[in-house]
Amino acid sequence: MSDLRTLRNYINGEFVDAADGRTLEIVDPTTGEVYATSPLSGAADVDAAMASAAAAFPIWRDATPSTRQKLLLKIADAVEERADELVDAECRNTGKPRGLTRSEEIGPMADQIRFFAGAARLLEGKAAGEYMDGMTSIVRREPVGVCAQVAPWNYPMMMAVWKFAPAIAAGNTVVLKPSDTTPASTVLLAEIIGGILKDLELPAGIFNVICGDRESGRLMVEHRTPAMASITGSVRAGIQVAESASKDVKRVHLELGGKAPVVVFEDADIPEAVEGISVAGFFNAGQDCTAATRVLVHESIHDAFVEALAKAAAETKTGGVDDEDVLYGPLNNANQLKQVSGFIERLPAHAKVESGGHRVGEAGYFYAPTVVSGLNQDDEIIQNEVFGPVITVQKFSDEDQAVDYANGVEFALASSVWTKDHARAMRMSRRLDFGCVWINTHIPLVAEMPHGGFKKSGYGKDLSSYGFEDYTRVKHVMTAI
Ligand SMILES: NCCCC=O
Repeated sequence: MSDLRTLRNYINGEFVDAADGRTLEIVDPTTGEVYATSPLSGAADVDAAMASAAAAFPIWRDATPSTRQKLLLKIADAVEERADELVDAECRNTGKPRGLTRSEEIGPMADQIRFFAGAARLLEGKAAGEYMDGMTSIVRREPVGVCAQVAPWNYPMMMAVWKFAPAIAAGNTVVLKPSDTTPASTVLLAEIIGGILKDLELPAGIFNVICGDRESGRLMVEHRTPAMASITGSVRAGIQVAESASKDVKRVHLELGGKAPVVVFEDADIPEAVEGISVAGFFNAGQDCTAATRVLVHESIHDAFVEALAKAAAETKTGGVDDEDVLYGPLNNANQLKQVSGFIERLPAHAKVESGGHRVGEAGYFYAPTVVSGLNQDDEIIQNEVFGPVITVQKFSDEDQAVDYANGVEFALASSVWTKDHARAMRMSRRLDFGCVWINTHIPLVAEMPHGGFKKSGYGKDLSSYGFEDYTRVKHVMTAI
């Protein structure tokens, strides 16, 4: 008898297999071995989940902000209470270090849910008033409807929170699909949220989870029911979602790839910059759309900087979930290992691997912390997202060239500037064409501030009141007086 775990869809308060019984094998990235199966959802499963969310919508839409807040606050408390189980599921999903998963994800997740619980009671609009003689105008802010949401594999449970918390806070109902490689923690979140919905006697269909692959996601986005599709994923996936959603003009919310430039000026605190950049570049094996992946260093400090960064990389440890002092675990899947290795194998002759540049071990998908220098702006590894523990270094001669190199990619999610010159930092934050500019730091996020990009990094914001408003629609009501 097989001892594989069986994960199930969560539809209308019930755990169910795919209607046609199809399954996907779920692999532990630390070993490369299958440890669970999940449903491979098809049209019948998507129909059932959408029907559940649609039935719950009128009730949830009409619930008071206070009720929405109460639900979210209970979910946040439960995330903390059941942190051990969530961390176990997430580590099995991803192979991340257990301690860092708990410290860097559980606390922020609970905080982000509580932020949206508060936001539920603070919807904003223009003042009601007489903007035309004899007429009073008011603005209603309403939920959009059923939301089809697709989460990525790099932070499966935290990205699920970024999706469902603002949607539910605004009065929408949700059908959420985790990535095909990382469904375990989202299925556990469904159990947790389902239990709370039951306790509060709220409709089970407020929150539904569908497991499956790219095709399952396409069926969700193309389904006639959802009014909005939101996805965190690759540019390719985002374009596909936008194309599918365009057929019936659904609202789209896209958080796609990144290629964050990290501009280090000659007056920066170099040891601090090296430490901050190596952590922000290698954390989560660089599988982070904001990772500090593309360092631009002033030519006067370039060589010393590269040497120090290569030393920091050599001292950075990758390893298993419970290994000591490990910053990051494996790449998420075999395909990602192939992708990252491919970038290094195809490096041009003028590039130099200063540290790493190879797989670690034979089992699982571990990759060494890697630093590559000597690159040109049009090299493949500078222009494309690696999504692995690889930091590239280029040199620049002045501020204009730093801006040209930084902005000279198709992505525009996050960036950072390292300098002690306040005026320069302010100038750079104006000129950098990215959704976030950090100054003398890289990677921290807070619930109150928006996260989201420009250009091919997508549109719409996660977190913050901007993210919350993305899950609402504005209606003008005018009455003759
Ligand atoms: N650091 C969180 C970034 C979310 C997307 O990868």
